[in-house]
Amino acid sequence: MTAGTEASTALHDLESKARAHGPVYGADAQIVCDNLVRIYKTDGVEVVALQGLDLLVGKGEMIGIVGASGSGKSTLLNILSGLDVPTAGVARVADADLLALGARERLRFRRDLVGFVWQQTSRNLLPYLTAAENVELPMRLARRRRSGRAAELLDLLGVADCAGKRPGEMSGGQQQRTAIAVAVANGPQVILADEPTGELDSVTSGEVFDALRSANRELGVTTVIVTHDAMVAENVDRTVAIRDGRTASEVVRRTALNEHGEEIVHAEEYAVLDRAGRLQLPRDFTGALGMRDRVRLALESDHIGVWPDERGNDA
Ligand SMILES: Nc1ncnc2c1ncn2[C@@H]1O[C@H](COP(=O)(O)OP(=O)(O)OP(=O)(O)O)[C@@H](O)[C@H]1O
Repeated sequence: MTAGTEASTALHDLESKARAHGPVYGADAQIVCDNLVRIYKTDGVEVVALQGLDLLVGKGEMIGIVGASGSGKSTLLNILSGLDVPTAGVARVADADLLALGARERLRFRRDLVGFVWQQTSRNLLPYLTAAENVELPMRLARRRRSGRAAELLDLLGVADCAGKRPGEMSGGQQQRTAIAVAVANGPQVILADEPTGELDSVTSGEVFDALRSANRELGVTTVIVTHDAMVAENVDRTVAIRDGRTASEVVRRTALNEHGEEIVHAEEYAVLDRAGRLQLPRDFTGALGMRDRVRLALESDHIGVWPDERGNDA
């Protein structure tokens, strides 16, 4: 056997072993971030904005991403939208590998597969076009104009009466709902919204969240909303909290019917266990029990016990 065939046999064995470990991480997910790292270098100083972030978003899911200022939310959204490239890890959106896209594929990804809604209404809509013309524009650019689609989308998002108005003649909420219609005009698989209610009062914010929900349910588009707005938790299936460039916890909402047939909502908080087995405990939990530096663990039949390290803390 030559050195070349030996090497290829070894590679073949490794590949078979890897396959035997089961399906690829997030094989069915619409958005996959696996150990995502983004390091910015400015004037010789490195800032680690994302430090091994893991996130899976299922097809058709609607999630909120929350976190303190500087936690890495915008960095993540810029990567998912194809504007920025991560330093390391895996980022896949609608089957596009965002670390490997060439310039032309990146353009196609941004035009066909993802839609965007930004906080600043001026970034979403052209001021000299009417709402209907704004919605038609991405379809024209992609040579995919369908008569009646702009009106249908504006109707779905509750702004049919704005079709002939320019952004300056609409309220902030109407502009954002029109922006959602623009974002879904070319039938993307994913919508990414960055602080879409940042400039709106709470009633208007509710209307914009409802419009995002309509697009998500009626068009089946996977929706990710990055926000500071605490109201987001009531409007999405799952809220993911980012802390220090990593996913830290999740709140999952489930609706069920009670004995009177009324809808009741359960919200449960989960900590994210990453693939290396790391877990970030909520600060208010560790603070309440005075846990720091290290904790004592014990494996029970159905849970893991975590106790303050009494001796360590007394020392
Ligand atoms: N272009 C850049 N160059 C250098 N550092 C950056 C750059 N962009 C972001 N950072 C740094 O990366 C970290 C994460 O920033 P990011 O903007 O993603 O946070 P964020 O959660 O979106 O914050 P905010 O809610 O204030 O928008 C911060 O420490 C920030 O200073």
